[in-house]
Amino acid sequence: MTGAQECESVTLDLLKKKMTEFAKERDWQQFHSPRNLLLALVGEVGELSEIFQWKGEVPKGLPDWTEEEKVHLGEELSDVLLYLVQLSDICGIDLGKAALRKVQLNALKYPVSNERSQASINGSHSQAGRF
Ligand SMILES: Nc1ccn([C@H]2C[C@H](O)[C@@H](COP(=O)(O)OP(=O)(O)OP(=O)(O)O)O2)c(=O)n1
Repeated sequence: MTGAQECESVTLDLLKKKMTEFAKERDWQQFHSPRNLLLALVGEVGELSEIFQWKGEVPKGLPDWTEEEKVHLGEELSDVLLYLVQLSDICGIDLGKAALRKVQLNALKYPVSNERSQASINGSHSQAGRF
């Protein structure tokens, strides 16, 4: 399989193709049912959670984490993404399209309020009491 360093831009479609190839080469498609992929995804979310467990709140950018810890974090985030991509694929969902549509729906559901717009203009980053 092609190494990550060879890919300038990583797309969901590329990841989907890589994972299809990965499963096919090992004859693992028989195990990749929607339910199994969902359970695998949830398991990886658990592993991702373990990394943050008991650490308390951590600052953005993780300035105090070692390189090794960050590499581990990248691996667990990737496992979640790769199972999500496979789950979407096996369910016949175009994840990229679905996510873009959801972004639009989110914007409609949570319109930018006048108060928020005004806060941005004034340089304040208040969430207008939402968070
Ligand atoms: N049947 C499988 C098994 C693995 N993978 C892929 C997707 C994930 O990216 C990764 C998961 O592999 P592991 O189950 O070995 O999980 P970890 O890499 O997290 O290892 P560990 O649980 O030992 O930390 O491999 C897959 O697509 N299908």
